[in-house]
Amino acid sequence: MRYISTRGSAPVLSFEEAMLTGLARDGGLYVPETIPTLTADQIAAMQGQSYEDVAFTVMRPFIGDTFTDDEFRDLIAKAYATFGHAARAPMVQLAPNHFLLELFHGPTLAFKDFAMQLIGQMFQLALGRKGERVTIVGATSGDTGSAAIEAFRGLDNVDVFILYPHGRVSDVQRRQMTTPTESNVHALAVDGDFDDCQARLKDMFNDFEFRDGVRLAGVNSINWGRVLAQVVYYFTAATSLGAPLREVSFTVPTGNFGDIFAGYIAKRMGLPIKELVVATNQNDILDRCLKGQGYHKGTVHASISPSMDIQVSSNFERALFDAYDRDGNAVAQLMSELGQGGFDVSQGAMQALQDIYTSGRASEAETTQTITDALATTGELLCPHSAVGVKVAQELRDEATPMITLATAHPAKFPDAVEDATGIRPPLPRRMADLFERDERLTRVANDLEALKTHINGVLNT
Ligand SMILES: Cc1ncc(COP(=O)(O)O)c(C=O)c1O
Ligand SMILES: N[C@@H](CCOP(=O)(O)O)C(=O)O
Repeated sequence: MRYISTRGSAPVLSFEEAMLTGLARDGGLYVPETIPTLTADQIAAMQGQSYEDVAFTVMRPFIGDTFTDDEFRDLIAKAYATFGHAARAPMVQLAPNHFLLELFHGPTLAFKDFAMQLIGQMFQLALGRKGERVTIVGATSGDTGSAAIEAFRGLDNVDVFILYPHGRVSDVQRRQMTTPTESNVHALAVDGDFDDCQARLKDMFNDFEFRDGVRLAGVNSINWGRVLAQVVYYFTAATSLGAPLREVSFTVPTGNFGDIFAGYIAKRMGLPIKELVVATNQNDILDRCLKGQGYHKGTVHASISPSMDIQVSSNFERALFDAYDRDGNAVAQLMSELGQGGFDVSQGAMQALQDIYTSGRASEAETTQTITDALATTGELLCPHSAVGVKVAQELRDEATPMITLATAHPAKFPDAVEDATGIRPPLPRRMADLFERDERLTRVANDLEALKTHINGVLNT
């Protein structure tokens, strides 16, 4: 399996190289050259299998010879042993034919753990046997950062720097990043929003002297391994409801487009998915674009679902690459226009996107009301991101097709929004009950490439 860049002019890489490289050297994102498919029999056989067995079947065709089968099974087993639910991704029913896929039973209580725990294992094995050390820099609106710090804390061959927007993540998210004591992890509070953090991260990748000097690696969904690990739960969820004999639909609370893109990959692999619904909060650039209004940046407004306060949705580039028939030059042109404020999507590409994705948005008031109503009608406490998904799914689903809405975070990560909606302040699980008593360690850094590089180099050289 070979990996190519969405901008068409970076070296073609193996899975291991793409995983350790992060952003392609032409500024694009790596994608598999071809998407492997599974037969209906292979998919049917997943019914009743463990999450780990399904994970092996789904991901194996993508990893080439990076790991042997035994190694890969072992990495998967270790990755999900940290989860607090035997099913790893259990489902509950919200209404007739409407299900909630709970993706928050990992160590940091968000769906990011599914990929990050596995990436941590894969990096450790790959780097250990090469005898190499890397510097991971990540950008986060709250959940990727905490999941990355949890997955890499204390590991010998990595230093981790996480850029988060100062004052724009929940207290729980911030403390998950700032309270670990291991000296290889560093939380950097950037004076800007998530888009600024992600832009500075990409600037670092595009600064080859810095990139090569620190041996930069990425664990955002820039990294194909992140997207790949998220494909698995689409299979476990759909097969538990009767796939491949029965079609299902998914609604995905969306920001950086990694999770919904994983759903698209599942569909391309042969999973019968009828609708893939992109659910956005009030920062609805993706909803507007998918409704044919072009992709034009405005102002990001802080919301009660802060992890989705994103305008420059990184993985949308991967969706555009396929919509433009894998024309890297066309994608490079669009991304250059995005740098100037935005772009319009050609008619053919728009049709291709609309054939795959539908979309909706939830306002702040609708999100709060959905949390209130879900508790009253189902007893389920939703985090605000999951509530955005449930609200949009309720509006757009057809009642004949099972709809699976992804619950992307635990309500206890966003206790203020949940308490406002329900009067209930969800407690943290016992293992992190003392989170608010731990000391915090963070550095405030300007939204400036040179300041960030100087800080990172300074830490690495002490
Ligand atoms: C809780 C939560 N829900 C939804 C999202 C959006 O996911 P994606 O960025 O993959 O679209 C995020 C951030 O990634 C998140 O942290
Ligand atoms: N919502 C994310 C934003 C980064 O997304 P990623 O999937 O590219 O890592 C977060 O919580 O940080």
